[in-house]
Amino acid sequence: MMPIETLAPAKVNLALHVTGRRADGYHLLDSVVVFAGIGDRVRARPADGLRLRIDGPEGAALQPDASNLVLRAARLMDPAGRADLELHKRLPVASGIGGGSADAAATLRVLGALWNRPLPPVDVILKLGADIPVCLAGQPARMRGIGEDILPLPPLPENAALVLVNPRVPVATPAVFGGLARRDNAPLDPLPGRFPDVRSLAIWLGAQRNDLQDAACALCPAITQVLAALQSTDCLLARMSGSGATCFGLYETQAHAQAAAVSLRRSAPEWWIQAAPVLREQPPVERDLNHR
Ligand SMILES: C[C@@](CO)(OP(=O)(O)O)[C@H](O)COP(=O)(O)OP(=O)(O)OC[C@H]1O[C@@H](n2ccc(N)nc2=O)[C@H](O)[C@@H]1O
Ligand SMILES: Nc1ncnc2c1ncn2[C@@H]1O[C@H](COP(=O)(O)OP(=O)(O)O)[C@@H](O)[C@H]1O
Repeated sequence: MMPIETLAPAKVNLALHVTGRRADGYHLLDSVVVFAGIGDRVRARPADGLRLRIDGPEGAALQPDASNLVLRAARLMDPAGRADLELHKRLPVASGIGGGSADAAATLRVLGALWNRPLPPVDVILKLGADIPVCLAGQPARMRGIGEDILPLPPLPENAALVLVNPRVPVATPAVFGGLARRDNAPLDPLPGRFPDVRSLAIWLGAQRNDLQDAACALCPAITQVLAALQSTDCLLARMSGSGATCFGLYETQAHAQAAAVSLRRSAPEWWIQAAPVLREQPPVERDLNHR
């Protein structure tokens, strides 16, 4: 049987407000989340046991053991389920673009297709990671609660493109939340009915924030350098995603983003730098016709 696979795209928090904290310590968020046209790939095929193989340029940072979110997602779906799973890892680990959450969501989607099973309920999925419900939705969304409340966004402009830059310093999400000076910030401003172009999106986003950015910069000063480097390009907005350290620049077209990525690579060859469009739809689950 042909393998089933899908893209596990990078998640980008274009804005991320921390609006409160629950009794269990988890923070209440109000975030604009989009997905970029770059990510890991998760592939599944039938087997007589459950196995995971990892390759790809960022694969060396991970072990294919029970701690891996791919195997945790598979076991969550069916503790006795059988499949050969492959993870092609391109997204840096622990970098604020939700690679592990994207992999878990992609695993649930491909195994749902392979095993012909419905997805587990959101309260169960949330236990794997607060970012997994939005990654399962896979389309531009407003995310609230600790990550369980997902609403569609007004239509985004067609051309919006990003450059993602990671200084190759992993940042631990709990440490960033722990370093917050305030946890009771205002929610996002009201959203307009539509964003007619990328500039209008950038203007609206410019009035929002990432409330984790200062705490992350204090833990990882390289983030400040990444933001300055992005700001020196012709981006409309530069900001950190999630708990960092990856930052994004927002550009009017993919051509602008690609040109900026080329010049950033020249000045900082040691950073992870990728230009990618903002995806407007969830990547499909595919039968891999070319795979042998
Ligand atoms: C901050 C965000 C924003 O999208 O992105 P990343 O930086 O991870 O990409 C997410 O909320 C991260 O989601 P995720 O990475 O799935 O987090 P989890 O594994 O559930 O939680 C890791 C730790 O982060 C803290 N945490 C996470 C989510 C949340 N709403 N409040 C929290 O306080 C908790 O300390 C928790 O133990
Ligand atoms: N398949 C996976 N990909 C990435 N990280 C994983 C995976 N499985 C487990 N992890 C663990 O999850 C943690 C968060 O990883 P990741 O989702 O990449 O970061 P972030 O949430 O900051 O974007 C890391 O510490 C990593 O060890």
